[in-house]
Amino acid sequence: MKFYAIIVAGGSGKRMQTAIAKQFLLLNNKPVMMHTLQAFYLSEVQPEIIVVLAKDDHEYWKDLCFKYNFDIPHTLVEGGKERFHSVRNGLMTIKEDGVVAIHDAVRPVVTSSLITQTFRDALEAGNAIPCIKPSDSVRKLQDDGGSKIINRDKLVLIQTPQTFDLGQLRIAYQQRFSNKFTDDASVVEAAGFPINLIEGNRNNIKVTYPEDLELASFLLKNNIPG
Ligand SMILES: Nc1ccn([C@@H]2O[C@H](COP(=O)(O)OP(=O)(O)OP(=O)(O)O)[C@@H](O)[C@H]2O)c(=O)n1
Ligand SMILES: C[C@](O)(CO)[C@H](O)COP(=O)(O)O
Repeated sequence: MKFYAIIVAGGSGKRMQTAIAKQFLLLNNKPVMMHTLQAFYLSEVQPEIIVVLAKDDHEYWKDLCFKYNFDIPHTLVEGGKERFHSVRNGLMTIKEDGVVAIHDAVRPVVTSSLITQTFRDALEAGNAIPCIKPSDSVRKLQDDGGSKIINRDKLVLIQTPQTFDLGQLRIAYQQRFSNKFTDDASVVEAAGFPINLIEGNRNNIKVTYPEDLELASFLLKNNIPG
């Protein structure tokens, strides 16, 4: 059985509002996405790693790898307009059957044990999608400007790595892009496959806003698993 990881890093990080895209920002002395690749490289599964990056960033990333002596083997693939297109570009480079994890480059605190668990569960059930329960109350905004409470017991927050049997993911990614596709599970679900939720990790944060970088730094420095 072959194992792959597609690390998507083709975004520009608008919400972070930094001159350099967030996947390249320094996190405890090395770029964010180097932590992410390292977690996959060190995982029990040791997947073949495919990194998706905007074409204009390829040379910059190669320079960073040289500067930080970063030698984890990976294949570089060109990013797309939306995350969906970046994943699809990565997927198109895989020719064999097997299992593939799709992971946001900007979730650098992910643990090797969560990675391994998603592969194990996807092997059994076709896919494995990590999630956590919300700890805040949740309200839905109404068209009239008001809001209504939602039963949070019926909600989960979805993370990556989202891991799939390659046959299933290939069928799903033949669909045309829809704005409803916010992650890979939504693409696979739209293709008619059932989604297998598994327990994620509260510290597996997505670096989205400036304060997230500080939290990721604290978690990594103190060896708190994500
Ligand atoms: N066209 C895109 C857009 C996003 N991503 C990747 O998908 C992950 C999750 O996306 P997000 O956090 O939204 O990143 P950005 O799109 O960069 O951020 P923003 O929405 O704030 O611009 C990131 O690792 C990002 O690099 C990608 O590979 N290709
Ligand atoms: C894929 C994802 O990280 C799952 O939670 C999330 O949907 C990405 O959303 P974004 O708006 O592209 O950051």
